Amino acid sequence: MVPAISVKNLTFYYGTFKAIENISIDIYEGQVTAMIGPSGCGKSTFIKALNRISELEGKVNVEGKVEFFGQNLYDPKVNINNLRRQIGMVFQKPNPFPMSIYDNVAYGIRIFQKNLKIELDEIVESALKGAALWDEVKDKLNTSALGLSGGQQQRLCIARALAVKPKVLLMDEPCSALDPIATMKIEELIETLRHDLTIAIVTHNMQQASRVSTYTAFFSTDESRIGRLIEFGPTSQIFMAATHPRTQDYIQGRFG
Ligand SMILES: Nc1ncnc2c1ncn2[C@@H]1O[C@H](COP(=O)(O)OP(=O)(O)OP(=O)(O)O)[C@@H](O)[C@H]1O
Repeated sequence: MVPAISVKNLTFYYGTFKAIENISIDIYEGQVTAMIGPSGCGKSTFIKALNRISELEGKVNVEGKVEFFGQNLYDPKVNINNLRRQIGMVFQKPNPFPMSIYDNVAYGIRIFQKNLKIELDEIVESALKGAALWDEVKDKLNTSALGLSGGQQQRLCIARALAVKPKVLLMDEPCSALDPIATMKIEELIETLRHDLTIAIVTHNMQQASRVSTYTAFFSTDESRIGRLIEFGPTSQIFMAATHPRTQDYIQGRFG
């Protein structure tokens, strides 16, 4: 299997605080990889290091390597905007821009690809279809995105990410602000998207991880508060036959 993202000995600091240490993992192309573990073990930190979005939060330091199809993401020559186009992200709380549904989806395309007037409509439609939202919004594309329900807003954010044709989609607890039905729709969407994309998803919900992912990484921390990767493998193995006792305890609800 080909790694879309290969992480080697990643250690990540916020200022001088070491949040995660020595993480090595391959995010395989065309797979859904779930990141699970107790609160504060560094799941979000890890996923945000994969498209360098954490740098927007302040001074961070990174040791080790993150390779995207062999290219070192932390090479000073990397074009960060181009990188974030290829490695898109959706967050815990849907964050549509205060503009129309259409303009939200077209936003990235207008930045990255100029002179696309004719094709823009097609790309917006295709992205909204890809995010399973088209039927619900096709008659109100020019109304504010803020008028959509939470679940619709989250699918709009997925459409916005899809519109610029990313190779990887990072999802940081994408359902934590959604009700069960909206959650189910996102899970169904992940199942569809995985045929075209590589997905890495942070989730607190064990059942969600077991339903949507093909690989699972279990992170944990100890009194040092430094997050570490405890175990990684096919989801069925992690859930049915984890080798590390801490993984077994967490999966079986004995801590965290
Ligand atoms: N911007 C930041 N500045 C400083 N410290 C941070 C920042 N973001 C996270 N941390 C710290 O890094 C550690 C890991 O946090 P992170 O949010 O990655 O964990 P998590 O496993 O995603 O937690 P949760 O499941 O609660 O969302 C925590 O100790 C947290 O306080």
